[in-house]
Amino acid sequence: MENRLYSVAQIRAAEAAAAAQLEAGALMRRAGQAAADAALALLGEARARPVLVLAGPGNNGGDALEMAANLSEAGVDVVVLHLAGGGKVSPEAAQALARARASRANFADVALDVRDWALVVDGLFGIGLARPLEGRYRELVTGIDAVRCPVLALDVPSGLDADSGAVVGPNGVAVRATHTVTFIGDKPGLHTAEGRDHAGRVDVAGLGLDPSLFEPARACIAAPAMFASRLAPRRQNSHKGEFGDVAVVGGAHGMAGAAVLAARGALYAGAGRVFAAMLGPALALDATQPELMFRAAHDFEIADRVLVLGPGMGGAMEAMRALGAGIDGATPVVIDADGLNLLAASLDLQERVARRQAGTVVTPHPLEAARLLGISAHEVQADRLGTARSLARRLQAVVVLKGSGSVVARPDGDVAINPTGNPGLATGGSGDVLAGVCGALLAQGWPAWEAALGAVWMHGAAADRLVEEGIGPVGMTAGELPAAMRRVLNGLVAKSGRG
Ligand SMILES: NC(=O)C1=CN([C@@H]2O[C@H](COP(=O)(O)OP(=O)(O)OC[C@H]3O[C@@H](n4cnc5c(N)ncnc54)[C@H](OP(=O)(O)O)[C@@H]3O)[C@@H](O)[C@H]2O)[C@H](O)CC1
Ligand SMILES: [K+]
Repeated sequence: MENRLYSVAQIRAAEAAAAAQLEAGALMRRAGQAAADAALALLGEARARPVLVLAGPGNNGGDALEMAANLSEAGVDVVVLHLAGGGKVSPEAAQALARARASRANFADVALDVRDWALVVDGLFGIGLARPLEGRYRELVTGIDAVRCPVLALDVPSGLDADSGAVVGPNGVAVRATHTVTFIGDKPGLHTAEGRDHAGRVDVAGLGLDPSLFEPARACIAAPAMFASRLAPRRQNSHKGEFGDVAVVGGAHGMAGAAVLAARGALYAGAGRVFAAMLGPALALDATQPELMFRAAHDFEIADRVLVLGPGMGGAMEAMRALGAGIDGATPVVIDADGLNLLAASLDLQERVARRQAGTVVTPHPLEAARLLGISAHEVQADRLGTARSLARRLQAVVVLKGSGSVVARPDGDVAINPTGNPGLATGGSGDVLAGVCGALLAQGWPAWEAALGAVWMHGAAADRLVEEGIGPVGMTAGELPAAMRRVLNGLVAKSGRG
């Protein structure tokens, strides 16, 4: 697994194993050096104004103090705000404090807004955060929102849970960094839920730990390498029958658009033929996409077709029957949107999903996942990796839990967090397009895990391209995604070719 992500427990275990082999304080000195290097890179030539270093009571504060000493030795004007707690201080943090005190860094008790900083460094709390930020800590962290300079978080933005990406506490606060340098190994909470908004750009400083000290990672950041083997260029001598049939089952009365968007997603992702089996009135034609074939769901033959069950499906008995027939079929399926709400209402259907032999991908947003598990959307967001894993295990399916940093999970517990995409995707119909793309990849023979990873990555990358072109994030529409996704897909295919 590339781009590995480690839980706090795994980081602690690796750190303890490494510390046992090294002289006291070595890891903190390395962290302080890596942090100073990151700060110097951010500062560039901007050395005229001072750097504010916030140092907390624990070892995260120790890293910050080491860094402050290094920066001042490099000639940077440093102001340290050290918030010693009342508790026990580790020997290495005490050593770091002594070193910083002996350096040219200024220790001050300043309000954040009194100076025009070149950089603010958050070394308040890292993986030892044990409760919500209150009092002085809360004030400081809220104050950071008002600074206009870059904000560099050490290890984890203070207030953020490194495992889940949730801001700790009801009405909790966390540092909004522009950059995070994270130590020993990367952490899932920096990449999902609130993590992307709070961590900014993430760089990993491994601190020289031997890879053998780590337990196997069960999570990673998704990357095209994970589905590259499926991206073979098409042979000259190919025909549409090789690329499979996708049938979107949905489009109840008044919701035809959802089915059409999913069908377009499937078409642009390369399915051989795309049908829309409509529960409501079957359209004669999509004039802008005449390649799509519309049928009435009640007399449509689903055998041999990959099914996208759910876009605009509604909740009627007829929809339930169509969903059941699709689930009991022998072809790969994607279950999305209303299909998931119907599934949530029937334990019997859930068991039938779990017994399926062919590939199954389910694509809930947090509220749909919550309904499926009988919990609240807040509980889903508080533990996105755990939720996606338990749903994957329960349904014996690949799960895509959508949202910032979509989590793709499989029944054995491995998860990947998707790094592409932006808030432009938070718009009606974008999920329908994703489901259609996923269906098309399944129809082209991709296994469920690769199809889910590929669909989510390319769908997000399409949205990122549209933002680069100025078509979003504000006002980006789902209808613009299929063509942009097609460019991403063909770009990856071209790269995967020989020579
Ligand atoms: N040990 C090493 O050599 C290295 C450590 N690294 C860095 O260390 C941190 C983890 O350090 P740790 O001391 O375990 O934890 P923190 O610094 O994140 O915070 C713990 C202290 O803060 C108190 N605490 C926790 N939550 C709160 C809160 N909400 N409000 C106030 N105080 C809080 C806690 O004390 P309590 O007993 O009161 O709970 C601790 O005093 C890691 O993130 C790295 O940055 C490096 O990896 C290098 C090697
Ligand atoms: K921090």
